[in-house]
Parts: sequence; C-alpha cells; structure tokens
Amino acid sequence: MVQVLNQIKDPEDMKQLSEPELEQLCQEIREVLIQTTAANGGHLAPNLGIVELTLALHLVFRSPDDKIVWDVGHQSYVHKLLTGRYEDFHTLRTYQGMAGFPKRSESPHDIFNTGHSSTSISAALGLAFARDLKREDNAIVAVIGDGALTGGIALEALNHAGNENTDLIVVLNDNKKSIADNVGALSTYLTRMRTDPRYFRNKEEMEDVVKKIPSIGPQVFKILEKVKEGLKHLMVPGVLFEELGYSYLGPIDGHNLTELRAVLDNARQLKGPVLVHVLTKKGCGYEPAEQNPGLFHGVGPFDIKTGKVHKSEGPKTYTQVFSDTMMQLARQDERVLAITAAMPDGTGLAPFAQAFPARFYDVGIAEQHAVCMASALALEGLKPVVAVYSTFLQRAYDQVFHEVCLQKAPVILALDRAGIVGEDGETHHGVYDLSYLRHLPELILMAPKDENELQHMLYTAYKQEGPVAIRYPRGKGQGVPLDQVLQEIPIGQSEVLREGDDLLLLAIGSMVNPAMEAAKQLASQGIEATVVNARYVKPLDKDLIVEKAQALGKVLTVEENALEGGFGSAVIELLQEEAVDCQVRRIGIPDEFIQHGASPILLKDYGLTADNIASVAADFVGIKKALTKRGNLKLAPFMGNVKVAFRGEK
Ligand SMILES: Cc1ncc(C[n+]2csc(CCOP(=O)(O)OP(=O)(O)O)c2C)c(N)n1
Ligand SMILES: CC(=O)[C@@H](O)[C@H](O)COP(=O)(O)O
Ligand SMILES: [Mg+2]
Repeated sequence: MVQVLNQIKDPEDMKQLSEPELEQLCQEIREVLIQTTAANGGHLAPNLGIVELTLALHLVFRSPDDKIVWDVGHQSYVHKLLTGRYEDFHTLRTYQGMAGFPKRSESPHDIFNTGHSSTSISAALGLAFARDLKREDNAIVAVIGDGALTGGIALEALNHAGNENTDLIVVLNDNKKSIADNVGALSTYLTRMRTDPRYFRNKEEMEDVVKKIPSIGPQVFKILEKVKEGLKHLMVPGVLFEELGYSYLGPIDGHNLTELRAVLDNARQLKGPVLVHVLTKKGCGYEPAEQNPGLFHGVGPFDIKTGKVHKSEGPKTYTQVFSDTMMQLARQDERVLAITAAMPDGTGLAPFAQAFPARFYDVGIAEQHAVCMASALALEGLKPVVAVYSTFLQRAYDQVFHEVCLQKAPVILALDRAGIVGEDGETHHGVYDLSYLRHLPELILMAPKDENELQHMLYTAYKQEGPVAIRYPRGKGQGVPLDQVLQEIPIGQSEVLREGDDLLLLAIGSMVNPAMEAAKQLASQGIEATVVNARYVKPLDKDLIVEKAQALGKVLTVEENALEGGFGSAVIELLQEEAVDCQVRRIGIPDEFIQHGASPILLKDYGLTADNIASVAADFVGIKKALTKRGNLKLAPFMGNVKVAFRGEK
C-alpha cells in the first residue's frame, strides 16, 4: 500500500521525510516498479538497483536547477516516480503514456533525452560549460552505468572533462552488468576495485598518505578535513580516475542511503571533475531479478509471484532463426565469427558464444569498434557477422562507410529490430537503416519477407566477397516452414508473388506479407495487383521493376522505413532514370519521430497494414478509372505524377 510515494509531488517533498519514512519510500518504489513492469514490461532490474542512489541524488541535489543526466535512461523510472509522475506511472511505455526513457517534453526534471548509451558525460560537460558561460551556480551530475562506460563517446567525454577545470560530478553506477555480464579491461579494473581490500584504505591510513605529500600535504589535509565523511572514501592517488584528473570517491555501498548522501554531499563541495563510484546490485529487492538480472534488464510482462515471463506462443522469432542459421554456418565453416556490441542475448548470439567461444566477440557498447574490427577480420579472410540492432548501427555509420565499404570488406551486418520496435519508442525504432545504408557503394542491402528467407539471405551474404547488410524485424516470424537446405538468392533478384493488371505493389521485408494480404482484399473488389517481394534494396531488380512499372502504369511501394531516402525513394530514382511513364505512391514512415507503444498500434497509425495498403491501392486505381472516363489517359511527365500517400491519405 503506497503511503509515502503518493505524497511526493516534487523531490523537495522528500527532504522533510524521516529516515524510517525514506526507508518506507524505497520499499514502496520497489513495489510500484515491480507491479508496473509486471503489467507493462520494462527495464526492471536496472531500476531496482538504483532506488537508494536516485533518492540520495534527489535529496542532496536540487533538481531541476541542479541537473541530473541519466545515461541510456532505462534506469530513470525511480527518478520519474520522485519527480511528480507517480500518478501516471501505470501508463509507462504504453501508447500515448509515459515514456520509458527521460523526455524533456515530459518533465523539467528530464534534462537530456537519452536511449542510446554513453552520452551522459558529454551532455553533462556541455551543461557545465553552459553554466560557466552563463555564470550560474548549479551542480551538474551524470549518472552512468559500468556498461555504458564501455562506450566510446563516454570515454571521449571522460577524457575531455578530466582535463577541464569545470565542476562536474560523474556518478558511476557499477553493478558489474551491462545487459549481460559487463566486458573489457575497464570492467575488470572496476571489479578489482570492488574486491581488492587494498582499495579500501581506512581513514587513518588515508590521513597518513595525504600528510606525507611534500609541502602541500598538510594543506591538502586541511581541505580534506572539511569533507571529513568523504575522506574515508578517497582513493589512493594513482588509480585510474585520479590519474585522469578526477577526484575519486568510492567505492561506496549503493544501497546505504546514509553513506550515499554523505558522499554525494562531499562530491558537491569538491571543485573540478569528481567521480563517485557506487556499487549496486542489479535487480535489488526482487529475488527473480537478482537471480537473473539479464532477463529482468528489459522484461516483458511477468508473474510477480513466480517471476515467470508470460509465454507468447507462436512461431520462432527472426532473431532465433538468425541464431540457428549462425550456428549452422559456424559448424560448416570455422572462419565464421560473431560480433556483438553488448547484446549477446538480444541479437541471438548467446548460443553461438557458448558453442564457439573462441569465435565470439562481445566488444561492449562499442558499435564503432565492432564494425571496424570486423572489417579488419574480414580483410584477413575471416567471415565476421556483426549482429546489431538497426538503431544502434547508426552509431557506426562512418565505420560502415570508411572501414567496410571503401575497402570492400566482406563483413555481414545483421540488423535486428529493423522497423518499428514498440515500447522502447523513438530512440529505438529501426526505421532509418535503408536510408542510411542504401547510398553506400559496394554494399548489398536486403530484407527478407519471412524467417525462411532470412536464413537464405544470411547464407547468401556468407557467400559474398563484399559487404552485405540484412535487416529484419523484432519479434515473431511469419510461421512459415524452414527449408532444411540453405540456398543462395541471386543478388538483386526480386520475387513475383502474384500477377495482376491494375497496379504494382512493390514491397520490401516485413511489408511483403501485408502487401499480399492487401492484394487479396483488392481482388475481392475487382482490383488485380501484381505483388513483388523486392528482397533487395541494393541492387534493385531494375529490369523487373521497370518492366512491371511500364506495363502497369501505377506503382505502390511499401516499406517499414523512413520514406525519405528509403526503398520507395530508390524506386522513384530508378524509374526517373529510366524515364518510365508511370505514377508512384509510397507507404512508409513520414518525416517525424515515432513515439512508443505496442507495435500493432504504431503500425496501424502509420498505415503499415494490409487494410491501409488495400485502401491506398484502391484509391490509386480509382484515380486511373476517373481519368479514363474523362478520356484523359495521357499521364503527365513522371516526376509530376509522384504522389506520396500514407495513413490512408487521399
Ligand atoms: C548505443 C547503444 N548500444 C546498445 C544499447 C543497449 N543497451 C541498453 S542498456 C545496456 C546496458 C547498460 O549497462 P549499464 O550502463 O551498466 O546499465 P545497467 O543496466 O547495468 O544499470 C545496453 C547494452 C544502447 N541503449 N545504446
Ligand atoms: C535500454 C535498451 O536499449 C535495451 O535494453 C533495449 O530496451 C532492448 O530492447 P529489446 O527488448 O528489443 O531487446
Ligand atoms: Mg551496469
């Protein structure tokens, strides 16, 4: 029963609470987190682990004047609950409800939008410089996880800030976990600090160390006396963060509110960059999440009592089929390697990692490095597959261009979560890859209509001697039978699924089956569509598209990608180059960001359904009939006839 949390309309309200009330608040927050994510899904374990730390931050600092930046932002639920959003929290991650990440539009306490990892220190440094330039006097705090700290941009900012004289606090939330176990030398270093008793010098030892510093020692000691409580947390000089220019406080027990408050209070008083190292337990307070923080990192609806995630029946996911095919290829060819940027489970590479540990690389949250490293491996004759979410490959665009395509390196980019991903929302939808990849020379770019085609495409990619990207959606496949023998799909060859005289429905990837459905609906209205599964965005099946467009005069392209520069754009460019006299309409994502919510709702919103394809197609063909009646069959020059339609627009 919530008694304290509902009284907190602003973090300042917490400052009146007694210690037992604060304890009660922590408990209530954990209950609300569990109940809400059990119903809606969400990032439970990261939030359970950061309850006391978030309370301490809001008790010590004065948000929003003091600015707290949450890295990734998946752990900002507690912050949301403490900043006046308890009443609406039940709408978390639902359509038109509260976002699962910080949003400036949602609250003045959300200082910087996040979702993609490792930006908090850069953002905080920018905020700190702005404060200095404006001669303001507020604290700036970046809260970053040990996983996010493996990201290149975090290290770039850490490097920069350490050499600057500006006041900035970096709170490192170290729970030893990224989504899976954290990786890398920094992570090993942090683990050593957690466990090696030499790092836990007591206060007396510290006093001795400081006093012994020639000439300045006693002075420094006097200053440190002022921050007495924090003194016992001061690390010996020489540790990494001190060397980088930070005053290091830690490691601190991240579940001890009193200690956290004392140390953060000290951090607030120190000048220059400060790093507060906080040790937390991911999933703290809910046994199933403590036992399996990976599963409860980002979890679907589950049963609170048993901790069992609600089963969703149905066919294998695209990810599972990708995973199985990788295993098959790896068994046949020892040159096949798998690379992930901190997502072994999400990308389906965990079984590969188990079976072929020597051929598996988890590079941390380092997409740029993953792609560049893959290029070098490929140039050495190996067969690297970088499995990455479409949205996160955006981080490595330049590596795809510079390291992979320019050198014609036969790297396979397996882009999972392409298209609308649902509840994670605008930062995570993978709706730009066709646009940001298709203009790169040398790259072959494909998208399967179903999971069976995915396995053949992966095999086809494996057979190539240049770079290939395959994009496929989040979630279940179509439930089609999977061929036992992998086959190459000729490069640039599309597939005619249905012949009709009234228009060409030209679809790519996840939109092929809705297009076929639409064709069936149209047939019942007397409209016969030719349906083509394009398969390749690059190279396009030029001859077939030109031939059909010329013959039918009307082309409706359908894609789960931004219209700007996407598949439909490629088709328009082709038809214009070939001076084909026809009309084109496109269905896809318009020039706006897509919010969060269940995927079927969002797909419907954007007209990415069989019903809407049928309705746009019927309208398209209807125009032709009207023109014919007026005896005006002559179509204007091609470009003038391009009509973009989405959301059933007439
Ligand atoms: C650029 C980018 N790559 C990958 C991800 C996926 N991702 C989200 S959270 C996360 C792990 C973060 O670990 P950490 O920062 O330690 O936070 P924790 O969940 O442990 O609190 C990953 C890999 C992402 N959000 N952004
Ligand atoms: C915060 C983050 O970026 C990931 O945890 C992401 O939410 C995972 O998404 P999937 O659930 O699609 O694996
Ligand atoms: Mg972590």
